[in-house]
Amino acid sequence: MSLLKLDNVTIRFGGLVAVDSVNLTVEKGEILSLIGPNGAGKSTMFNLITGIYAPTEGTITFKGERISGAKTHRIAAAGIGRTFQNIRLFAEQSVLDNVLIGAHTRGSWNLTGALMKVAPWVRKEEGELAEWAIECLNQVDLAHRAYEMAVNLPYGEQRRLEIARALALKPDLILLDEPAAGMNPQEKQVLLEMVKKIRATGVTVFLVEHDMKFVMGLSDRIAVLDYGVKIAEGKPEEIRANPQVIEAYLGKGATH
Ligand SMILES: Nc1ncnc2c1ncn2[C@@H]1O[C@H](COP(=O)(O)OP(=O)(O)OP(=O)(O)O)[C@@H](O)[C@H]1O
Repeated sequence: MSLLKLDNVTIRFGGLVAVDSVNLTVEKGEILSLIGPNGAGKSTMFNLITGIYAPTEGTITFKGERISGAKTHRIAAAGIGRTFQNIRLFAEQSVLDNVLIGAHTRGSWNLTGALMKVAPWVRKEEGELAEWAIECLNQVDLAHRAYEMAVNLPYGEQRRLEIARALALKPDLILLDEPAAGMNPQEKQVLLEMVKKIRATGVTVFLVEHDMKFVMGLSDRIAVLDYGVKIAEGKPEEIRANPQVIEAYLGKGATH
């Protein structure tokens, strides 16, 4: 069974079909990238998966259960974490608190009892939560920054902090929206290794990214969107050589 499955997923905004009858699976343990030109529908796809939008047509299932149409916090609680295209940190809070906020988002859900069966760990005491937050920071090599204010971190570290916060939810699947955007080549290389390490801990990774060197160096598989339509799917070398992908995207100034 695929970890995540999109069946014929469509969303329309008025007359615009932003995502058009997309079938796609994310398999447990893989790193899958979604690429395509600006406005192709990539972020919209993430917004559909995380419940910000409900599809106009089609269904999304996660671990065999339908999640399309469910509320965002339910989907997060089910095990899908994400980061956003634009950094969304609490700038004046400490690095550690930013991660704890992620953990608490899920923890507070526990109060309703709804999470008890999926995440018994949220019953831990505060101290244990802080320990877990430090562990998440360790995964992105930021534990030494735990007590600094988020705003004082360099850009590349802020992006990594967002990943740590998403990891605090103990997700099975993490969605990273343009994680390498704005990073210098050295920061990108560090990030690439970190994403590989995160996958090695058992977290499945689905990312949107424009940097083709990053995508080609990291992905097990790549899916390509163009005008909301999935035009290709395959291994990096297949995608790189696909004439339709070159025509729609790679030949038009994508970084590769
Ligand atoms: N809430 C909305 N209302 C109306 N149109 C929207 C909405 N959200 C997205 N769109 C439109 O859907 C299309 C897909 O946008 P989306 O942001 O998903 O593209 P993208 O592939 O992520 O682009 P980029 O690479 O620039 O981030 C665009 O034409 C966008 O204007």
